[in-house]
Amino acid sequence: MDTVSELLDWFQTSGGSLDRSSVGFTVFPGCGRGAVALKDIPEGHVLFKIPRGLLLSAETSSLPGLIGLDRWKEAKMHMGWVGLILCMMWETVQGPSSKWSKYLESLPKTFDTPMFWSDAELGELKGTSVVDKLGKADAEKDFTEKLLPMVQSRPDLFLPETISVYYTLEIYHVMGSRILSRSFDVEKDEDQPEEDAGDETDGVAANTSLGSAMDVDLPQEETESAHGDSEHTDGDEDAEDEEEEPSGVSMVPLADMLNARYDSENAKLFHEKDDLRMVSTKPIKAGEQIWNTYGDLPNAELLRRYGHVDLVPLPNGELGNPGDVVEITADLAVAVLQTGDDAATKERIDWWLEQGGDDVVVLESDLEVPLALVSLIRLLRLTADEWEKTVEKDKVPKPKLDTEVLAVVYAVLERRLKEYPSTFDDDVELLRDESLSLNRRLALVVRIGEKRILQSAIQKIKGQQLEAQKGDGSRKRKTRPDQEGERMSKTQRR
Ligand SMILES: C[S@@+](CC[C@H](N)C(=O)[O-])C[C@H]1O[C@@H](n2cnc3c(N)ncnc32)[C@H](O)[C@@H]1O
Repeated sequence: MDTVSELLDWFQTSGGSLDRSSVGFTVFPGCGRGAVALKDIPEGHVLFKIPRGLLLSAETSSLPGLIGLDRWKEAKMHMGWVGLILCMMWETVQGPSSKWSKYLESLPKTFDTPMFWSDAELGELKGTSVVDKLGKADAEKDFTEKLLPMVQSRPDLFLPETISVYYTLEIYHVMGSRILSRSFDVEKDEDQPEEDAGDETDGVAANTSLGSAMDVDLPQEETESAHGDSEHTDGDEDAEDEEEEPSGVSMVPLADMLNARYDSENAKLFHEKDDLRMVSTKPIKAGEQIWNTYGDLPNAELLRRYGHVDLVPLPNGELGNPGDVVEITADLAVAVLQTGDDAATKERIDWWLEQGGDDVVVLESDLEVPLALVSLIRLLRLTADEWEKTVEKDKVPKPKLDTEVLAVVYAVLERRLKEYPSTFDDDVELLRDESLSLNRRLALVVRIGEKRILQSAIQKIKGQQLEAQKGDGSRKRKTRPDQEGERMSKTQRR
């Protein structure tokens, strides 16, 4: 029997229910395993149900209870993914006596994600946000400072001879990647008393989650409110948020067998009291793939979390991901404006962050200048008097885009484009090389997508500037971005 058949048998004998007449599992070229409609499926059809007890999380595994919940929390195993990683390692060691042994055997053991790329391959992602977000060092800190001491402190639970085989840094990264690419943020059933939450883990407070791959919605009639806070996050939450976050990151057998593609979702996972249900959200024709959603993420995020990119037809006929974005750091605006007064600039940036501003703004494929970038530029260009008044009013400048600010935006985008070591045309040319390794190809697709947005936005602004010049632009005083420093430093010296 192959792994998938064994998994399905395990799933059904463990209380899961699957409509085998409607749903099959097969390998899709380029996507790995996925679900397929075996006959026409109407919208709203329950494809499979997963009892909450089959979810693998730090609430359902018996490990936290065996360690002792106070010790578990004291060691901060309830924060982030480290606790779930340890549970997954420990359940693996239990072999067939673990409830999840068939499930764990079915999970991938290797990944194409950048976490496992060489330095040279990571160099191909220079300019994108992928490398900064890998969080390898933080993850390894958790391994050394939390996981290993816990394992070494309980030889009764973690037999010393198993440590160098099952509790290694390498396996830690594999488990982390399984969580990153396959887990769901599962809300606890509100009606469920805390003591019923897990077998031996009674009373574990809702687990904290650093985010996960996919969201689960409330039943359809409640989805509107659920969407508001169904944010995909991972690794970026600060400690306080983590402690308060009520949802639990969980591995959800079978639900994690569905692939995703931009704007293709036709099934989604919903919370019910006793189980989670994968339900079709559109009619699905026999033979079609059943797609879940990973949130229609940009290719940089798809690559970082899942190891693949989306290429669908764009409005201009090229292939790309319409969800691509370009991240622009506030530092770039500071660099372009050359304020010359570091202390004053720092004060403004600190204030901006205190006001809830971000240190990164996002340019999307609609090419609209990000309002936050406009406000930030205006803030950095204020004279000392204007700055004082702004602080008094306690309001960041309105995002009014005039020709002077537009010129700064233009310069910021040009500078952002230079952060990639190669040009758009170089990359497009390189992509034609059929001998490229998969990782280089994936990196190229990410770079090209981001550069396409930047170039188009620059072109659009050029057009707007020409229009403005034709109109009343010539009547206005023009400030070149490189004169901005002069403007600010002049106004600072009183
Ligand atoms: C939630 S799992 C889906 C099941 C997975 N295909 C398997 O074989 O077990 C997510 C992984 O599936 C693959 N995947 C999902 N959607 C894809 C797509 N559109 N193109 C390529 N790979 C995809 C990626 O490897 C991703 O990390």
